[in-house]
Amino acid sequence: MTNKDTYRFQVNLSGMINILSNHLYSNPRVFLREVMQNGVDAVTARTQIEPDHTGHIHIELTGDITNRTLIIEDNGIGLTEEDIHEFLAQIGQSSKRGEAAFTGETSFIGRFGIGLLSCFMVSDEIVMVTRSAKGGPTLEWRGQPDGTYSIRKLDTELSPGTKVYLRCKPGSEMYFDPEYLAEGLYYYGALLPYPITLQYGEQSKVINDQRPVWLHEPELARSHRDEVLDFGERLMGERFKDFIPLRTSSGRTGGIAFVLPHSVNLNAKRSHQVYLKSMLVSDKAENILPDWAFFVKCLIWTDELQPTASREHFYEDEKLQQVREELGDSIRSELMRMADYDSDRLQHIIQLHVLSMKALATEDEQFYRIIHRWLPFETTFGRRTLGEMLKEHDTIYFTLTLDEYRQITHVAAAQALLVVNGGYIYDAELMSALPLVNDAVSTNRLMPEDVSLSFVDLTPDERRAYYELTRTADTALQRFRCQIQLKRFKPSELPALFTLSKESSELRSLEAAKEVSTDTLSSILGSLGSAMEQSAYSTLYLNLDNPVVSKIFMPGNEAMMVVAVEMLYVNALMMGHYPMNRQELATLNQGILRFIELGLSAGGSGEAR
Ligand SMILES: Nc1ncnc2c1ncn2[C@@H]1O[C@H](COP(=O)(O)OP(=O)(O)OP(=O)(O)O)[C@@H](O)[C@H]1O
Repeated sequence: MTNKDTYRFQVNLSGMINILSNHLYSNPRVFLREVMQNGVDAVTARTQIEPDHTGHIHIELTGDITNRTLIIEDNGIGLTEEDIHEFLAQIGQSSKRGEAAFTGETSFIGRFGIGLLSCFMVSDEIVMVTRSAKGGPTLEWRGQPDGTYSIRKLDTELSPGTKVYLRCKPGSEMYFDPEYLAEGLYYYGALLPYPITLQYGEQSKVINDQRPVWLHEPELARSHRDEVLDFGERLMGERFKDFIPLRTSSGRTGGIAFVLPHSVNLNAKRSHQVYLKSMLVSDKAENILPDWAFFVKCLIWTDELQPTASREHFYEDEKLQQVREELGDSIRSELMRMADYDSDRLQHIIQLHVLSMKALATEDEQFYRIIHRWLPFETTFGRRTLGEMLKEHDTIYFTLTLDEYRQITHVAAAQALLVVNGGYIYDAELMSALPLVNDAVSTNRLMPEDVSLSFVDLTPDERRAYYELTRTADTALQRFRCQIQLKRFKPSELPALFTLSKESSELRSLEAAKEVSTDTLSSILGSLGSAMEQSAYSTLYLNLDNPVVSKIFMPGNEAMMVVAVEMLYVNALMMGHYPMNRQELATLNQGILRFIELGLSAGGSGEAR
């Protein structure tokens, strides 16, 4: 070795094939996509120099189950010996990139110069017999997975084009099964522009026999409803009932958004089937539609997006962003069109996919304005659409959280107060924004304290009569930092209502943390908590209209009253789904035992009598 020697990297081809098959491609079946794509690209290249050329791709399966060979033949541009050395023998080299490099526009599907290697996943040798449309002899190229290849001139003079021979390697038999093959070819090539025929024995069939008119004019899909739904079922394996045509302003991306016939989870990942230059490149494209559009599954064809090397995703670039927005616009405008011309259909979609619709309404005021009357919400009167609510109310109250809603739901319902539960995702946001899209309505956030204000106060006489008892009850609940208010309210079946201030809610969480933390942490939490204690009060409203409460507050029941009020307090906590601390749990246990004991002794004395 001298001071400076230059060496060439060696590529370990079998290592590369392993990487491709195990890490780049999701399934060895993609070799079908790669060979079909090479055939289509070769035909495209030939039509660039011979515009009248009629391309086709013929695929033949030969041999019996133990010895199958697949032959993929195209009448495309073919390869000269020079092309072979340059493009076939150099991994990463492609005749299809031209000046455009990896990310530019090209009329070809391929660009990376690695696709052919995927054939080694199913075959131990790739044999290519080719003759260039530019002239020259027929050549046979044999490539091996160890990185060696040979070329030989053949005496026969074939017409220009290429035949690729793949002999099934042990373990790959399923990929050479005639039915599996037909399915795979259809899966990737259903929309390809040149006829693809598959021949097996005597049987020969055209794989992409349907070229629906609406593929290039998605708007026409509306007048071919059944055909579109059949097509969707065949390609996506699911029967849909409705769809929305898609198209970007450039006209270079279009498709069909099939409306899912069932509700979907907000977090469900929705993947779409995307065809790049008519070849299926991905059935898992997730980033091609806006987030709110999780109620559709799409077939999308494009010739303007850049695939990644696995060809199963697209580069997240400005173009993709624009396409995503415009596809979203297609869906949005179709829904808005339905509001005018097909409102039953829109209402059906809203009922099934209310979360998607609400997500979009939070993003788009105009959309919200048009569809708001059909959006349903949970209210103290049951599930109601905004349209139904607006008929009777010009002010709509809503809570911000589920907890607040739980606290007031009984009382609000009993007082015929319509309150929307804003605890579900998007609902509080939509309620706040409602007056912006409908100026005939105002919305107000309701706090549990606001509802309690509509309680009826005791008369001055009653207040005097109950003063001492209320004070005793209040003192009993001091240790829980809860104050008592004796009121009358509806419904009379409701003995107590518990409201929690923001501070006392925070203090409860702090205390819950303190109970399960280490000494040091617990003392820090303790000092934090003591700072809040002053303001952290909850209130237990007791309903004097309730027969049990009025009995508790009868003179002579003082001893039982404290236990009963404590029990009403812990019961109110349970009703509001608040976690209880140790002290409250102990109170609950003691209270239950006390009542059992009382019941037993009352029963016992009954028997004795
Ligand atoms: N059927 C064919 N007819 C003519 N040329 C072919 C054919 N198949 C492959 N080639 C040549 O071999 C080159 C390498 O093919 P390969 O499939 O590996 O990559 P690619 O198609 O260029 O890019 P990608 O990796 O994106 O598919 C091609 O660029 C093309 O020049």
